[in-house]
Amino acid sequence: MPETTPPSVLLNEPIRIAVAFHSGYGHTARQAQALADGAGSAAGTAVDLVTVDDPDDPVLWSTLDAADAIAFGTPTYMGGSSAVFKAFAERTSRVLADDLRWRDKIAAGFTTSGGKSGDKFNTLVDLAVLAAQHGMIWVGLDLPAGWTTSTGSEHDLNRLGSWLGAMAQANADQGPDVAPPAADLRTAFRLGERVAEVTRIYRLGVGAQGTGAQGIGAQGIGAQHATGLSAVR
Ligand SMILES: Cc1cc2nc3c(=O)[nH]c(=O)nc-3n(C[C@H](O)[C@H](O)[C@H](O)COP(=O)(O)O)c2cc1C
Repeated sequence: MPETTPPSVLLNEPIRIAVAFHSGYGHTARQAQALADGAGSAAGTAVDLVTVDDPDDPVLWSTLDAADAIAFGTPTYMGGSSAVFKAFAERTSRVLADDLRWRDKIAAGFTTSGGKSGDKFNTLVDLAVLAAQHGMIWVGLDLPAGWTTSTGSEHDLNRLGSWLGAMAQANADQGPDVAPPAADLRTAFRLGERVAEVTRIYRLGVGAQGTGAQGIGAQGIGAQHATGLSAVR
C-alpha cells in the first residue's frame, strides 16, 4: 500500500484498534498478540489488547467503545466460539440495544484450533455475524492461500487458506511458547496491519466529509447518525 499522510496528522489523534479475545490455554493469546503487533506497526495507531473474560469489567466496555476497530478472537471449542467468548458476545446485545453504538466500527476476526481444519471456519462465521449484527464493517485477509502447491509448505503465510479471518492451529501436545507456529502468527500480524490500513482509509474518508456531512448510511435510519458519525471519528 502506498505511503500516505499518517492519520494522526490529519485527524489529530491516533487510530484506536482493540483486540478483544478469550484464550483458555494461551494459544489464541499468542495469535491475539501477533495481530496486535501488526496493527501497532502502522503509523498513527494505538492498540488495546483486552481479554473478554470478565464482561462485568467496565474498562472492557470503555475500551471497546473508544475503538475505531475491534478484532474479535476466540479459540475454536466444539466447532465454534468458546463459552467465555459467547458470554461476552451475548453481553454485547446491550451495545446493540443502545442504538447500535458500535455501528461503522471496522471489525475482523481470528481463531485458533487443535485440528488443521477443526471447523474453524464456523467460528469465524460466528464472529462475522456478531460484527454484522452490530452494523460493523468486516475486513478479511488479503492473502492468497498458502501451502497449495507441491513447492509450498507449512511455513507459508496463510498456510491454512482462510480469507474470512486469521486462522491458527496449535498442536495439542505443545504449549503456547511454541504453538501456533510462526506462519500462523505472521498471518495474524498481516490481518492486524490490514485492519489498521482499512481503518485509516475509512477515518480519512469520514474526516474528509467534515462534521455534519451526510456520510455512509445517509439514507433512511443511517441519516439520523451521519452527523454523530462525523463528530466522533
Ligand atoms: C472444550 C474444547 C473444545 C475444543 N474443540 C475443538 C474443535 O472443535 N476443533 C478443534 O480443532 N480443536 C478443538 N479444541 C482444541 C483447541 O481449539 C486448541 O487446543 C486451541 O489451541 C485452544 O486455544 P487456547 O489455548 O487459546 O484456549 C478444543 C479444546 C477444548 C478445551
